[in-house]
Amino acid sequence: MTLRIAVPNKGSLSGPAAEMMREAGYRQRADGGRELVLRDPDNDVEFFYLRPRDIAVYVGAGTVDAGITGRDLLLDSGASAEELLALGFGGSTFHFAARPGTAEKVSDFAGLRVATSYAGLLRDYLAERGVDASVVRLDGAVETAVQLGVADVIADVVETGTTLRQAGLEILGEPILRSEAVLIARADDERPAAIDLLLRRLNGVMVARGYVMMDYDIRADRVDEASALTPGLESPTVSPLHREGWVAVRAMVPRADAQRVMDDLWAVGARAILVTEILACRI
Ligand SMILES: Nc1ncnc2c1ncn2[C@@H]1O[C@H](COP(=O)(O)OP(=O)(O)OP(=O)(O)O)[C@@H](O)[C@H]1O
Ligand SMILES: O=P(O)(O)OC[C@H]1O[C@H](OP(=O)(O)OP(=O)(O)O)[C@H](O)[C@@H]1O
Ligand SMILES: [Mg+2]
Repeated sequence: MTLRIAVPNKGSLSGPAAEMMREAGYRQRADGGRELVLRDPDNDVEFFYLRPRDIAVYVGAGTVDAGITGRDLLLDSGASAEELLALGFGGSTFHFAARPGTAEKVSDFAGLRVATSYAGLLRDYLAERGVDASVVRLDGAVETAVQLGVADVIADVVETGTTLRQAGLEILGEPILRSEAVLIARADDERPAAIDLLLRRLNGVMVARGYVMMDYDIRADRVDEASALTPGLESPTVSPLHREGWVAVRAMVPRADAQRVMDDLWAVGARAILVTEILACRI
């Protein structure tokens, strides 16, 4: 049966989600494309381009099998969908903010009005902490709610903090949630094999993006020291070299650590240290 996958049609998740699907070998709309449905017969998949806020609802209802949305939107929806994989883009932090002096912490919110476009998420958060504040649900531009007198506090996505500053607001208390784009599927279902395949493909993209391949030569008597620096995902590959007493080592290394690991390898005597891209993988 054809797998139905929902992808954000607009907003900050839309471009990176399509790019990730493309990297995982799926057909996607051309850049700037406006189709709402796209068939990928080679992979037996049908893509539905939907508002990210609606994707968890469709997945929870079982009308699509899987989707990409934000963790915050998934939690806000209350849909019976679960996060299968965090995708490493669309990161955001959800904060309370208010004019200086309004309150110091969440427990001071009793009797206050909190404006947000994530009312479900916020109600759960306040209820878990036993805070009796009223939630004002807005569609966007939430920062203006205080100035316009409909709320005392806001709860919204903060990226650079520019919008908050312009509205004369300050972050208040601890972050409510750290979010990023996630792959979701219906909760408690026996997962179809086709979703496991999608999950493996996207996981392969995550690993290819996050790791590089490192090769180097080292004297055999120092291979344990060097291997400790490059443990790989399971264990490094060690092969004999024609040159007596030397071995070649190959291991995956987190991309962000590559330069530091090369310095440390050099210091223990490794030479001919090479870093190459991983184009795709199944781990
Ligand atoms: N700077 C940001 N502003 C809003 N949402 C962001 C931001 N960065 C990441 N996100 C994430 O994007 C998702 C919201 O996407 P959505 O398309 O609804 O809003 P958007 O990207 O602000 O687009 P728009 O408001 O223009 O429709 C959430 O998961 C949110 O955490
Ligand atoms: O901290 P900053 O870098 O200023 O970014 C955060 C702002 O960006 C988003 O708004 P968006 O532009 O998506 O408008 P919206 O509220 O209408 O969704 C978000 O809702 C905040 O308002
Ligand atoms: Mg927005």
